[in-house]
Amino acid sequence: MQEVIIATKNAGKAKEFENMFQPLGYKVKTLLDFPELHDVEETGNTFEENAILKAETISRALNKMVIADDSGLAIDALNGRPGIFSARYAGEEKNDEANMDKALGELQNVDDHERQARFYCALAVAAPGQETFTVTGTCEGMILREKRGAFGFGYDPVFYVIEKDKAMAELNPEEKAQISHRAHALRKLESQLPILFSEGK
Ligand SMILES: O=c1nc[nH]c2c1ncn2[C@H]1C[C@H](O)[C@@H](COP(=O)(O)OP(=O)(O)OP(=O)(O)O)O1
Ligand SMILES: [Mg+2]
Repeated sequence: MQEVIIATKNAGKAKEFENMFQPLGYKVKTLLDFPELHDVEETGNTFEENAILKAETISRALNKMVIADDSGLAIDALNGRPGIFSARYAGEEKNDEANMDKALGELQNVDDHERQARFYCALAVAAPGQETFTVTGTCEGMILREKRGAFGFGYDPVFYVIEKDKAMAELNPEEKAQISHRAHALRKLESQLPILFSEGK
């Protein structure tokens, strides 16, 4: 089975990529399989820039084709925050519960109909001697007033998916893989995978 390397240390993302790539016939490896590699500093100003930074750094270190995911939540009433700072919104230790609590607190006085938000995902593909490229996906929703559900990771318990009338964390992995920002981005990449691999990356 072909192996795809995803430059992430996030176990929630890793699981989703495994589930999404398996039916396509690819086995997923992540940075959790390469503990010797350091975290890449996310110094970019956009999801795309940070995805490129992660993909290119790890591709160079392994001399292989690597895909990286930079993603996050943009809340309209907070002028797009936490955005690219989603993982560290409540502090450097990247605590999902604290991140959600911070966002919920800031939205306490925001009306139900003004709680629009969307998840963004940028995927970058970097390979030795090739031009890096990105694809993106989004998922529209609203921020709930309290956490709901136990599936998923990150901000899923506070993100209401309109088309499903459920919190993202109430969707099982198969349901989330139909509608998520990550799934939408990956769909744009899917058809190119055989070509990328046949080019010997
Ligand atoms: O489907 C999602 N459902 C809920 N929350 C999500 C999702 N997708 C991204 N998120 C949140 C989690 C984290 O707060 C931030 C990603 O930050 P981001 O830097 O891309 O990932 P990370 O630092 O956890 O791992 P890594 O950089 O090693 O891939 O957005
Ligand atoms: Mg990160």
